[in-house]
Amino acid sequence: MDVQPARTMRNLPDTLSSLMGFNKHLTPSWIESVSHIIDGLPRMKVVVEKTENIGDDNTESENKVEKIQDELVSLNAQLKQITLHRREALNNYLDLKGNIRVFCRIRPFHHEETYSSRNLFTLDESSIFLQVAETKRKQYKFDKVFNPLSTQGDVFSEVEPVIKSALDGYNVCIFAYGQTGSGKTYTMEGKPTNLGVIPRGIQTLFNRASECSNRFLFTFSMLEIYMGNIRDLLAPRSKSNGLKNVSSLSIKSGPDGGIEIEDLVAVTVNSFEEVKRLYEVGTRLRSTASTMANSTSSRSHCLIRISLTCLNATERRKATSKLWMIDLGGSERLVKTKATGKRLKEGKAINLSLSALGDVIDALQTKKPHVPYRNSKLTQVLRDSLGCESKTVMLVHVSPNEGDLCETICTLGFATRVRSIRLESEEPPEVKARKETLLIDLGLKVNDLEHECEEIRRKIKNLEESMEQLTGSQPTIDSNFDMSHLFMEELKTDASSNVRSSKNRREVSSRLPRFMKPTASSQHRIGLNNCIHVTNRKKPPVPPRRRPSSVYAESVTIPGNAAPWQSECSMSMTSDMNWTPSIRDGTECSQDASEYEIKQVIFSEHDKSLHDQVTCYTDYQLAESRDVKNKIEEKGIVDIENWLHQQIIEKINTCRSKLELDIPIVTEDVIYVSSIPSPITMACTKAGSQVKDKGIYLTLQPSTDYVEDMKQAKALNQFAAQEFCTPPIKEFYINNEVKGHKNENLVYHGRPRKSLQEELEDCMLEKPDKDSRSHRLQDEKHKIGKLTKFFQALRQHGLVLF
Ligand SMILES: Nc1ncnc2c1ncn2[C@@H]1O[C@H](COP(=O)(O)OP(=O)(O)OP(=O)(O)O)[C@@H](O)[C@H]1O
Repeated sequence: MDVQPARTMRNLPDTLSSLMGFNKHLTPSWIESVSHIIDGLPRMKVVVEKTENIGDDNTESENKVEKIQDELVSLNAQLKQITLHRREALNNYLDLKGNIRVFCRIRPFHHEETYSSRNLFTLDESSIFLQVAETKRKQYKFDKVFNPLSTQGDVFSEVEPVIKSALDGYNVCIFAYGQTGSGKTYTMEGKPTNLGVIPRGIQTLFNRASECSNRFLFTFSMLEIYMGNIRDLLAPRSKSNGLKNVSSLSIKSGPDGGIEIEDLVAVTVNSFEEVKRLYEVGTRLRSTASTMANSTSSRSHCLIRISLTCLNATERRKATSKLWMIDLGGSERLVKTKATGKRLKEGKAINLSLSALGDVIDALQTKKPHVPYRNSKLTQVLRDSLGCESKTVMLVHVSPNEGDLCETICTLGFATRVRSIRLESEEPPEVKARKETLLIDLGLKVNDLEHECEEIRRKIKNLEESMEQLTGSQPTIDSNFDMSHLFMEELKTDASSNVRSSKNRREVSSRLPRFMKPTASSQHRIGLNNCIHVTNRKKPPVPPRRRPSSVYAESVTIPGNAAPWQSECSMSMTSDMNWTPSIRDGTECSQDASEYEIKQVIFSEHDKSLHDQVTCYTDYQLAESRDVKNKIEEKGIVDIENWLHQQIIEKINTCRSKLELDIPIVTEDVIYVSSIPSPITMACTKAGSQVKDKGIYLTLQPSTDYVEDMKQAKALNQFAAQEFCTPPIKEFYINNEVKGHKNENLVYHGRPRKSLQEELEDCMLEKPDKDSRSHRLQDEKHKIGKLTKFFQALRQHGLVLF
């Protein structure tokens, strides 16, 4: 082979032919056309630069690089040290404030309620008075009271330090407690313009995680406890396995003493947007109903769990911590609500579990030897997150209305119970004053340390930028993105295999034909993954768990309007994200969401740029991906893309009758064409008597219309944009592996698993930084490697036959 790695490339055709030594196969016109294709590809520019006189520059820049590297090492060490101090200070601060903190929020009056009937008064930031009779007022003390004018920001600022401690390895529980209609969902979820604790908390987690030097793996789960049953709100469900057949998940103890919920879906998330999409789906599936007290009353406890696994922090308390954010079902006096039948049973179940929760917190507060976790599913689930090593915030909600006086008394009674031991009135004034001073000092210290950390991070960033300019070898935003995708690919592949190995999932597991799996371009188009140019040496992930379906989401026939599910499902939600009024007096559970809804949620954000969201990983972090793999294997985590895919497949199965899809059948002799609309009128023709021979030539003939389109379209770019089109391949060489891998060959009918465009993009030559002369020789080698790959891609796609 005529390869000279160190030689400067003059032009692509020469290089191609000399590289591969296939001159005899490559006619000049062919090479030229390939050159045009490559020129047309984005970012693909072969920059030929002279390589003279670079020795001096090299030495100078090498010295600078060394200096920067030294500084970076020292700054990173400092950052680590200060982070430790900050964590310690924050923990002391929270300890002093109490590991179980109880806040009270009074909601504003509704328009139908009259201010004159108010019975709650706030005196200071920590106590409220309840007018129980004309001349009798009762005082209740809290860690903090939020009056009706308090904002969502005010509430969050008190909760935020606790959420931050989840990043330090503490398990955290944040509850919203209160009677029906008192504002629990408002506090936890908020409104689109006025976000609540859950979205703010998640945003904080992602922001903090991106700022700190530790790498985190976040997973999101959402479940509800309805009448004592645990239901996964993210498990794909169809109407066929509807409401009645939903099995309750079981709880078991993990090897490390932690609590595991068997088969609970945990989806890896990388951004707030991803969590939002999952949350929207989960909220739609929650059990809600219209009650006398609230037209969209939550009939269950809704639990959101974020698991945070730290990949590289040895100084962290625990590798994995959990943040629970829980919108409890409304406590209600069943006499007042006049509930009967199912409503009565639901009310009883909610009240019983709330009472069990009160018992547990009381036992923890009073340090009783026995904590009655086993008395309800709620407390069993939270067993490892409610205790001395964890942080708990109870947000108690009350209504200011006189008509709700009895409920308010009950709620305040519960609140008093859960914070019984720490009533400030029981503390001597001097102890109280000392504590106050200490708290202020610790608060200031935490702030200072956080600022210091920020400053060091800023310095590190600047140095890294300088380094990048000097060496040109640091990943750019794009290449970072590529790497993160690689990283995610690994996760996905592992998650898939992990899921496949799981007991429950094995039952329904079956490999999908390749053409049913999301292609890189479909992922790109629907916004699941817009980095099709990524080097993808691995096979695409196999969507786990679901039985084969005949089509991938994009080709599903979706009902033209939402009427069927609206009338059929009467979904009533407290979520403002997708609010539909309840039209039936039934408790609506997860299983009614139609394929329309799911589709809407999943594809609602076509144009959002994942570039903004995906965490950038450095080489070092990539090296850690093995750790991640292990973590994922351990925990049975599902990647978001796989999860979405499961949802889609499941929903497709529910509307199968609407689909008329033929799966192309591959036989030894002939391939029949399906009725899926395709630019190909005839996929292949039998190649006469050669059929049974080892080599079979199959001719693909594009339709006339298609050929016309193709003339106008920009050659290969056209293919990237189409889901079910066939690449402009005139001939395929199919060997006798047809028999063994039928599904592999099916992909030739539609969009192949990887188009030529993608393969070529994998081999793209990146434009080197103008300043990076020192790396030119290395670049040359790199380019040659890329070109070799490019050639292999052509061969794989049948463009060269040898
Ligand atoms: N602090 C507040 N500011 C403005 N509006 C509020 C506030 N708190 C509650 N609301 C409004 O009161 C109504 C009932 O609140 P929400 O649905 O949050 O109650 P809930 O306690 O979650 O009820 P349920 O237990 O039945 O689900 C909603 O319309 C909500 O917008």
